[in-house]
Amino acid sequence: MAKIIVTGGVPLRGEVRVSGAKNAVLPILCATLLADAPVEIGNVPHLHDVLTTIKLLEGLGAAVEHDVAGARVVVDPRAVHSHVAPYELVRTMRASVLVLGPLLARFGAAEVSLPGGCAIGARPVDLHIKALEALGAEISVEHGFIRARAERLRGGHVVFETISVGATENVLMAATLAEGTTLIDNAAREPEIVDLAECLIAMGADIRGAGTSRIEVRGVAKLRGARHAVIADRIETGTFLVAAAMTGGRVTATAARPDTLGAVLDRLRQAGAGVEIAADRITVDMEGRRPRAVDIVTSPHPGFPTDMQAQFMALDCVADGTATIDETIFENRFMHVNELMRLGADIAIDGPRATVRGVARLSGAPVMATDLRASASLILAGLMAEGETTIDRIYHLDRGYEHIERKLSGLGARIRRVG
Ligand SMILES: CC(=O)N[C@H]1[C@@H](OP(=O)(O)OP(=O)(O)OC[C@H]2O[C@@H](n3ccc(=O)[nH]c3=O)[C@H](O)[C@@H]2O)O[C@H](CO)[C@@H](O)[C@@H]1O
Ligand SMILES: C=C(OP(=O)(O)O)C(=O)O
Repeated sequence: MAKIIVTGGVPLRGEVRVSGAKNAVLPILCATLLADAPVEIGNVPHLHDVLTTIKLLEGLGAAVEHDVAGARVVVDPRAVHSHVAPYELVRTMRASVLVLGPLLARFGAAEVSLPGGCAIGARPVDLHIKALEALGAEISVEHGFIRARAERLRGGHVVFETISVGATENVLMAATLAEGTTLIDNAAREPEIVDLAECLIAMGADIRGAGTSRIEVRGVAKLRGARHAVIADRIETGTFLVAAAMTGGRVTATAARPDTLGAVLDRLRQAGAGVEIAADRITVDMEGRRPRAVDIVTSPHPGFPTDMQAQFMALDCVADGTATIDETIFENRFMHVNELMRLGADIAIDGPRATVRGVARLSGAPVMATDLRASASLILAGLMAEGETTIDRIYHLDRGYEHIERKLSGLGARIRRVG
């Protein structure tokens, strides 16, 4: 099985180009099902999750052209004839549940396998179901499938009791073709929601308020083909910037979206990094210095993203001082802790809080990746560890980072993939 081997001790320097966002491209690919003509998506990252989504769309009957070198995907949904998202695909990628809203709105029926639990928490889909029911869908869950039906969805008032990115996306997509107006309250405000809304608007949807906690959608009779370029990946960006800060280097992320990274950049400044922002570039400068410990509390956007928690924990492992990290979004997102401790980190967990005492040195060891961002945190720790760190089960990494070892090598890291 493939592994990544990192030899620590090199401060990262240089420029790295950010790819399109995984968490934007996946819902956008699902949204193409709503159109009555081909939709062209640009700035598509080459990720395992993208390939899985393409397989899912093809399984439904869509014709998909994937130009990997051009980072472009064209989906023609006109031949869609199946409404079933099978377990084999859904179990490898939770975001598959995002075909539920589009299939229901466009074809009046959807059968989507329940995604099931995964490493970071139980991740139920009750909010997705309740929201679609508020638009008139009849939904049952049996034999491991969500079965949804609706003659035509009608606009409704959805009030989320908890903020959910995926449920907001599912109901937003469904509402575009519903009869009448839908109000979504306590909507997620993530930049990926805004990007999805922009793509839907280009397809002819009538949406206001995406990026705020109230979204208003006026249903239209049909959506047309369109072109849309995916927003820059803020989590990938943040991961490289943390790598710069941890290693005492200086890195510029290009093709980035600084406006989506407020909370992350604030914490990097608190850690002692110089942060310079230009239109689509962010430079983090920690030249020759050790980061200071920074406390983290994850929360929905614009708060500190849970998808950056593991990376900041890696930074805190080698920082000067003691930090607390509170994970408020997922109940089991500390899977990286035991692995970081194998590298010599000093971390104590008490429920949703981890207390990290910075140590002067980490030492390389074999470690195992447990989920996507946990894998990233192990690479970051490996960049600071003495000797070699070998990371196993890197298929998690390939779900969400495009050529991470190539990009880090470009910044001077000693990192390679074997097997
Ligand atoms: C593909 C994608 O975009 N993934 C992101 C998305 O995941 P995802 O959309 O799955 O995350 P949600 O925002 O839905 O989850 C937030 C919390 O709500 C809970 N919940 C969610 C839905 C539901 O029906 N019932 C329920 O209880 C979840 O278990 C979790 O505790 O947002 C997360 C939170 O920013 C990120 O970490 C993921 O990277
Ligand atoms: C948890 C993540 O993704 P997913 O929702 O696809 O599992 C992530 O991107 O960190």
